[in-house]
Formats: sequence, structure tokens, C-alpha cells
Amino acid sequence: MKTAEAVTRAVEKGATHIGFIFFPKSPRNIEPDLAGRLADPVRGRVKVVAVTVDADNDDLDEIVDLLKPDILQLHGSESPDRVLTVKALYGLPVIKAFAIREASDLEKIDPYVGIVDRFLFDAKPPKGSELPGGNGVSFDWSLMQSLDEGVNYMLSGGLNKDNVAEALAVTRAPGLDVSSGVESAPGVKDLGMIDAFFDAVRDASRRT
Ligand SMILES: O=C(O)c1ccccc1NCC(=O)[C@H](O)[C@H](O)COP(=O)(O)O
Repeated sequence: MKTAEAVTRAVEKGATHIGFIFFPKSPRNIEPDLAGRLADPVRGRVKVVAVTVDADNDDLDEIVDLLKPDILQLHGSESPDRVLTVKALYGLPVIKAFAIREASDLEKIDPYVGIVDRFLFDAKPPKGSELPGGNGVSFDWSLMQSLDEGVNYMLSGGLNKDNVAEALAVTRAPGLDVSSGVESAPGVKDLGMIDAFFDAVRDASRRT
């Protein structure tokens, strides 16, 4: 999220979480103080998520201080030990992102089970991308069918109004995360696309 309008619309349409990206190479990168101001009007109505990539303690200190997130999303190659340290330092729940292309990628979550609060399964970045997330590409959703029941996760990667019904039918994912699929250009959230995405999710949920 980068604008008040997008935050308001997402919350009105039923978002349970809103995310702010702290990664300078991203078109969605935002300063922590602005993110905090955008989050203020909706605190308590949605979970505010800080998305970071292998951030050090100084960066996390600033983000936690200024944004006051409800959840930290770690979207880099943070080890289980690092996750434990972050949880101990800030006392916040952690979503850990994993890049999925093949079945063996799912085995990488094993050392994190019982440590992270929720997983986020995203597609591997395309060749040449500098972004670990937000690339608008999907992975083979059928891989989720081999996941142990009870793994709490969000499905992510290239979701949009046209494919989210199939994604839900294939995975029955307990949560969805969307970014590019509600943007008219990288980093530019589109209110009409937000509406259309949530409407598609609602229609699909009614049918399944
Ligand atoms: O979105 C970014 O620019 C980004 C940059 C660095 C790390 C993570 C990033 N996004 C994390 C997300 O949770 C995205 O919502 C997720 O990757 C899905 O993105 P998309 O495929 O564009 O829907």
C-alpha cells in the first residue's frame, strides 16, 4: 500500500491485512513514517503487515517504531534462528515467505514449523527480477495439495480477478495475498481492480 485511497478501499472491500513494503528496489517501497500515517486510520480493523527482506535490526527498529505493525512478513532468506531472534526482539507474529516452483521447495518449510506464525507461498522470481516478491507471476497451485493439513498459509504470486477462483478451487487456501493483480502499473494500486479482485474472491467463495 502506498496511498490512503488504496488502504481505505481495500479495507472497505474486506481485506483482513494490509502490507507495506520496505525494500528500496521495489516500486512499492515506502518510508516507515508515511506507512505509519497510512495505517493509523485502519488500525484495529485490519492487521498491519511490515514486509521486509533480510532486514537488519536497525532497519527493523525504525520500521517497528514508526509503523507499529501487527505482523512482520520476512520475505528474504531469513533462517529459523533469525526468525526466533526477530520474534524475541519485537514480540510480533511473523509471516515467513517461501518461493515455490517444485515440490521440494515446500520441504524447506520444515525447520520453520512451530517457529513462524504463518507461511506465505509465493512464486520464484522470474530471471532478472530484482524483487523477491511482487512479480505478478504464479506457481503450480496443485503443489499445495501435498501440504500437510493444518499448515497455516497465504497463497500468493500472480493472483488477479481472472484466476483467483481457480486458485481457490485448486488450493482451498486459507488466505490470499495480492499485489500486482490490483495494480494498473508497478506500484500503482487501482481502486477498480481492488473492487474486481474482492468481488471475484467473494463470488468464488460462495461457489465453493
Ligand atoms: O511487492 C514487492 O515489491 C515486494 C518486494 C520485496 C519483497 C516482497 C514484495 N512483495 C511481497 C508480497 O507479499 C506480494 O504481495 C507477493 O509477492 C505477491 O505479489 P504479486 O505476485 O505481485 O501479487
